[in-house]
Amino acid sequence: MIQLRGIKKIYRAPDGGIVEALSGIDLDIGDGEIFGIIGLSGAGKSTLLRTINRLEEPSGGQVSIDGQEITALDAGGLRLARRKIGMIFQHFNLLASRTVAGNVAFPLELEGWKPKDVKDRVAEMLDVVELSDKAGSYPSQLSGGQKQRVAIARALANRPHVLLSDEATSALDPRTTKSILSLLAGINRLMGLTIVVVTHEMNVIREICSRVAIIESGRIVEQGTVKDIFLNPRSKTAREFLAKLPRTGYDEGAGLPREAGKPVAVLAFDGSAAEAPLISQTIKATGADVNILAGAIDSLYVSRVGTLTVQFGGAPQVIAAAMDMIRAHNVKVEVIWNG
Ligand SMILES: Nc1ncnc2c1ncn2[C@@H]1O[C@H](COP(=O)(O)OP(=O)(O)OP(=O)(O)O)[C@@H](O)[C@H]1O
Repeated sequence: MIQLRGIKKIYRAPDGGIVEALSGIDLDIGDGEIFGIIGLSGAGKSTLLRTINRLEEPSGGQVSIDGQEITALDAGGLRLARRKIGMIFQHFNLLASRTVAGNVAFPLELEGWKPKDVKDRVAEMLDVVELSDKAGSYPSQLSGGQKQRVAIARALANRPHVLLSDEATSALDPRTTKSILSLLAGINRLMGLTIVVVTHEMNVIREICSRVAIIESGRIVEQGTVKDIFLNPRSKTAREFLAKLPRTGYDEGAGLPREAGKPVAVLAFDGSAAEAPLISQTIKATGADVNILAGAIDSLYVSRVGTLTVQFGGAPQVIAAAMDMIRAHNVKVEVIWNG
């Protein structure tokens, strides 16, 4: 379990001014969880992530991992604690002068592993990331996705309990991003590793996270299960991120038909309701017109959620009855236009 309490970070600018990058962050991340931290550029995501292993020294607050207070450790204690915390970065941070195998071996050599154990563990890790055939290649001979696989193998070589991922897929194309995310999800299942993912892309959260915190100007403005955030985003930032996904339903009415007496609503439902032929039942039972304008089903890491944007037609009491019937099936009805 990772616990952050009242984490603050103040940077001092060269001109003497100060930047409050983190303004008191409280967060609990469970064992074996893939937890996402999402925010716009400059929100403080990377700073927050880097306080967990004290790559960035917090100006205030406490970080604990498995009951050990990381923020109370001296340099020697911190060095030991960091063995249990792997990290991967946007630009991979591989050693150009070392081969793939040499990169994965590096942290083990630093820890004084025996050469034979290093060799075995490197072979095992390259197998996990499916790069056994590249053991003798140099980073410059690899694609971005392959470089990130090497970085993952290196980060996990000495069996950490926690993996911190700082925009690890931001430099990769969508297909490679998917393959790296599915590798991380597989490793999470295989090794029970806790993964903390910093990203500015909601699709990363959708693909692998079970819970997410949304950070804005150094504060958490919303957190919850990914399913909750998809079904019921409360903060403006969450809504903006959802609107950027290649899906519809949270566009706040832009470009939708605006006809008097025909309200437009977004229906948000979870996996079970998504299976029911609710719309046709509602039309039959109430006599309302329900015109589907757009729809999307999101497959989340742990479940599925969907949204439908619909236009209602009919007498006002008929429309009200149709909305009530839909709500009675645990579907959220958010009217986004009513004129
Ligand atoms: N070393 C530093 N010195 C001064 N200010 C800094 C430093 N590092 C970060 N900041 C400032 O702290 C704030 C948070 O930065 P941070 O890099 O954590 O944001 P971020 O959400 O990760 O953004 P991005 O997605 O662009 O990396 C920003 O205002 C940034 O300019």
